[in-house]
Formats: sequence, C-alpha cells, structure tokens
Amino acid sequence: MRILLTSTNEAKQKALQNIVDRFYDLAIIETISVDSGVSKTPTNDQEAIQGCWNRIDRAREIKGDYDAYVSFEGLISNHEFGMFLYGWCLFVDGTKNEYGLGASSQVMVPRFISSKISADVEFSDVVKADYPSEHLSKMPVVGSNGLFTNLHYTRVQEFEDAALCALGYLHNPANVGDQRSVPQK
Ligand SMILES: O=c1[nH]c(=O)c2ncn([C@@H]3O[C@H](COP(=O)(O)OP(=O)(O)OP(=O)(O)O)[C@@H](O)[C@H]3O)c2[nH]1
Repeated sequence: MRILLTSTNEAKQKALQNIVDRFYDLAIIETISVDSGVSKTPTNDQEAIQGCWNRIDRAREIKGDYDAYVSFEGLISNHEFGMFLYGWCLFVDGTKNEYGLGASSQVMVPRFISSKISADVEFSDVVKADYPSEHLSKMPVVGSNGLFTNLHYTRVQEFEDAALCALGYLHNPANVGDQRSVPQK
C-alpha cells in the first residue's frame, strides 16, 4: 500500500504514521511538499477542503499513481464566541476512486492572538512571535493547538482525529454504496 502525503510537515507525517496501521497492512508513506492554492490560513471549511483537493491534484500531477493520497489542512473559524483552530483530512483511495473527509476537534485561540490573524497571515508566525510558552521549541510537532492547550491537544492529535474520521467512514462496510466518488476533472 503506497500512500502519498501532500506535505512534509512533521506533525502531519506523525499523525498519519500513527493511525494508518489500523486500516492497512504494510503501508508505505511518501511525502511531497505542494502548495494548497488557498489562503495561508483558510477561514472556512469549504476553503480548507478545497486546499486539500488542490494539494492532491498537484501531488498527483508531479508524482503519478499511488494507492492512496492524503491531505491535511489547518484552518480557523471565527464567530461571536471567538476564534477556533482545527484541521481537515482528505483521504483519497486511488484504487477505488473514493474518498473520505474528516475534521478534528477545535481549540480556542486566545484573543491577543486572534486579533492579529487574517487569511493572508501565517498563523504560526504570530504564535511564535507573541505567545508566551515554555514549549515554543516543540511547535513543529505540537503546533499552536499544543501550546494553547499546554500540550493536552497537539497538532499530531488534531490530524490523527481528522484522519480517523475520514478513514473510519471510508472503511466501514455499512457505508458501501454510499461512498463518495472522486470528482472527474
Ligand atoms: O491545523 C493547525 N494546527 C496547529 O496547531 C497550527 N498551528 C498553526 N497553524 C496554521 O494553520 C494554517 C494552515 O496550516 P497548513 O495546514 O496549511 O499547514 P502548514 O502551512 O503549517 O504546512 P504545509 O503542510 O503547508 O507544509 C497555517 O497558517 C499554519 O501556520 C496550525 N494549523
């Protein structure tokens, strides 16, 4: 089972590695860094999921056929109860031409950070500059989520959750006949 992950981000790699054995024997994960084609920090589900598809389309063009393709995309949601940070997973089964989507839990963003965030700003840059945490050096793995929760909900856990939701649905025999097909170009 050859799986192409559309990012070289450490947290995304660890998350996929941690859960993939639950669904596949002998999964080999390769990575490629590709542009998402959406904002630096997507601000809604539609945009984040579009970013996941864009990554897979680009990775597929460059690397060709794999048994599966996986994208993770982080995003913010903002409403009257504040800003939240979370992530989506898109898992495409290239052999069946079907896909699963799943999202993580959401973590509150402190107001002194959210007030500086917009779509064209890299979220992590603001956090690195302004968030007081003894764990800043661990940020590539724990993410902003990890810092905001004092390591109780890291970026690895975020993407594990999103991938489990996507793959749990995709692999459930009860859902056969109601799987979603990869859109034709
Ligand atoms: O889901 C997340 N959990 C976190 O704890 C976290 N900390 C920062 N961000 C930001 O979310 C945006 C989309 O990120 P993203 O999925 O496009 O990833 P990325 O740009 O970091 O990596 P890459 O896969 O493109 O290489 C970017 O502005 C990141 O700075 C996080 N996202």
